[in-house]
Amino acid sequence: MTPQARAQAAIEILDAVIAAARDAGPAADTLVQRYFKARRYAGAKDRRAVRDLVYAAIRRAGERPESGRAALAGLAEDDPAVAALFDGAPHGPAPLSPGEPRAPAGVAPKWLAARLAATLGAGDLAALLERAPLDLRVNTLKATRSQMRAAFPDAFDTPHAPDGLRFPEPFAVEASAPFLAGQVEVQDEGSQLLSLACGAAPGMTVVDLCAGAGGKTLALAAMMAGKGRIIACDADRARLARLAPRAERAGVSIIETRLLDGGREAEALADLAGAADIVLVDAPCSGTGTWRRNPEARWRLTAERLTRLTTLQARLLAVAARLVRPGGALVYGVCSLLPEEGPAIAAGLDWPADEVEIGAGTPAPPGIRLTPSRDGTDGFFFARMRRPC
Ligand SMILES: C[S@@+](CC[C@H](N)C(=O)[O-])C[C@H]1O[C@@H](n2cnc3c(N)ncnc32)[C@H](O)[C@@H]1O
Repeated sequence: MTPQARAQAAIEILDAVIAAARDAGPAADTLVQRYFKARRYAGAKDRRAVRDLVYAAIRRAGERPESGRAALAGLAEDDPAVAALFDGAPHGPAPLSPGEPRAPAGVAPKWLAARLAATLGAGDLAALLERAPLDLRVNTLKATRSQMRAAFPDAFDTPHAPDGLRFPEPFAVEASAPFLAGQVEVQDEGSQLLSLACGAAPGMTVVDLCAGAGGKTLALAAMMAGKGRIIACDADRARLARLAPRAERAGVSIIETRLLDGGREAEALADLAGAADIVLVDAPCSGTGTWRRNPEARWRLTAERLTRLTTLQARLLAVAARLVRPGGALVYGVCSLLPEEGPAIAAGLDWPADEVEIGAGTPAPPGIRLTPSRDGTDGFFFARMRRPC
């Protein structure tokens, strides 16, 4: 592909990303993959160059642009090399005209930036859009961190999580022998720290209420040395189905899965009332803390969607509280830095908060906050609250 044809491809993918953000469609990564699946002629270098253009244009535009061409034209304002691609060459974009729309630069939609600014400084906000490193969690049921450091010579230890390895550049870790042998999992250091904050130990009964495909469930199982009981729940059948093969690869046999019906969670969990040593609520959220990986997520969020999410979060917290035994703990977490999804929801539970010793984070009572700028992780809020005896 010529550089101009790559620019045109980026515009077409950006059009799809913008439509998907508006209509709750697939993630940008999926759309990039789909585009190239239908265009086998594009080589690895073309794919990388187009992908880089797409993500640079997404990162730069705080508000959802009106078109892919406007998004790339915005990028052209900052980058003369991109501007030069609008030269009318065959298969490339038509030249830019003076009056045509160019997406303005920004970190987030105005309404959202204003809410984030309540707790974050300008530097913290900008860091939400930096490129994230690739983090792995060593599965201590199968390997040690020093063994895995030897297996991956480019890796270095994550600064805070004791079982984490970090790579400055992404690579195809899923094809590596340690991954296939279940010795490592891909997991951001912030997620590792949230799992650690649960304080799970061998022999415990743990409910992971929003387990998804089980990233944190597997971390909890490793902390429990494969002994005890984990009930991994989710309302999304497809996500939950991805847990079993991962658990098998990781050598974990203490996980039961339970598919929940949204709105009827308490009934499906009635047998566990007051029985859990720990309940983790890794709640569905706006994902403002994960913009480093999904920068287009900031084009998806609306004030109405945020209200729906906070209502669901408060409801799931109440469902979870009923499962905790006296003296047990409820850990509430979100990968969001919006106060209304974090501290405001957790404070709705009138239980004392534990001090969580993880060597990272900033106090955000009743819990702590992790930020990309200060902690080098995705953005998270989490709190561990103890049910009075
Ligand atoms: C932040 S994600 C969980 C990520 C997961 N814990 C991990 O570590 O990979 C939130 C999850 O909540 C699930 N969810 C949404 N509504 C739910 C409900 N009513 N009950 C339980 N889970 C729900 C979503 O399907 C999603 O998988």
